Amino acid sequence: MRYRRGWGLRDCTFQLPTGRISALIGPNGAGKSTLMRIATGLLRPTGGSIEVLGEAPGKRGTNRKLAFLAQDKPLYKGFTVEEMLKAGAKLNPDWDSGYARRLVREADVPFDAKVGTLSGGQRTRIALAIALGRRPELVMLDEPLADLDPIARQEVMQSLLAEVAETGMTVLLSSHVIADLDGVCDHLLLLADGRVQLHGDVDDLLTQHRILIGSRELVLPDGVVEARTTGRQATVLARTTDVPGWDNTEPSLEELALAYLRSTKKVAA
Ligand SMILES: Nc1ncnc2c1ncn2[C@@H]1O[C@H](COP(=O)(O)OP(=O)(O)OP(=O)(O)O)[C@@H](O)[C@H]1O
Repeated sequence: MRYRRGWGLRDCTFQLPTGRISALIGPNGAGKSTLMRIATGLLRPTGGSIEVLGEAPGKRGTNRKLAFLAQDKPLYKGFTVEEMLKAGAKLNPDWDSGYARRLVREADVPFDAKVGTLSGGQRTRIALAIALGRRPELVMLDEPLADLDPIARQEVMQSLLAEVAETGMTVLLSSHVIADLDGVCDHLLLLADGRVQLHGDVDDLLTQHRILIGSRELVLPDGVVEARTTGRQATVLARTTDVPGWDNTEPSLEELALAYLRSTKKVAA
């Protein structure tokens, strides 16, 4: 995707598994929203191709099996929550009213409240209820956690997890709060500067990397992503199996993602 100002996405090849939760991580301007807008058909790529649920997006309008929650969560501010749910039911033949109402109740948002009077976090929960009420096969969420307090973040992630386990729904979720994705996302797509930097099953990626701690005199192994030194000690994140002479540990998702994000920032600088 080339914008007038420059590249939004390039050399970007990947495949996401169905029935799983994939995390889309990347610094500001990495191309996450661009990718989601292309996948929904809102934006037509200037080159290359993409297939979503077996179809090229945008050919016959937005795919009915796909729900997209954009970063700015467009909702009708003058509508009450009840009216938003009614609109959801009218516009979507596969609407699951019981489920959408349960999500609103779980969020503790009054049905008679005007959407314009809700807090950012409450609006997010309503937008999620409307997106999930359509019972989509694929849901794409662009930073859904940004306005939520820590408890609400946990609740939303747990309900997504339950939904995936129950229905086999596929989720693509972008977030800057990587710690919240740990234990929830089983697949990772890390973008920086419009390119794919890291991609794969989280468990595989974690077992393929090590945090190495040792003397700064030691020879660095192949596959170094990031190396830092403090005093006489070196801390290295590398794509490798155990390296003799170093203290080896498997990274957490957050440690892995942050090392890649920091390393791409240095290259770009
Ligand atoms: N409509 C547009 N016209 C021109 N350039 C754009 C447009 N939309 C995005 N870009 C540029 O494309 C790049 C990727 O932007 P994008 O919004 O996809 O990033 P992002 O990863 O979603 O960022 P953030 O985390 O800040 O939301 C950025 O350099 C951005 O300035």
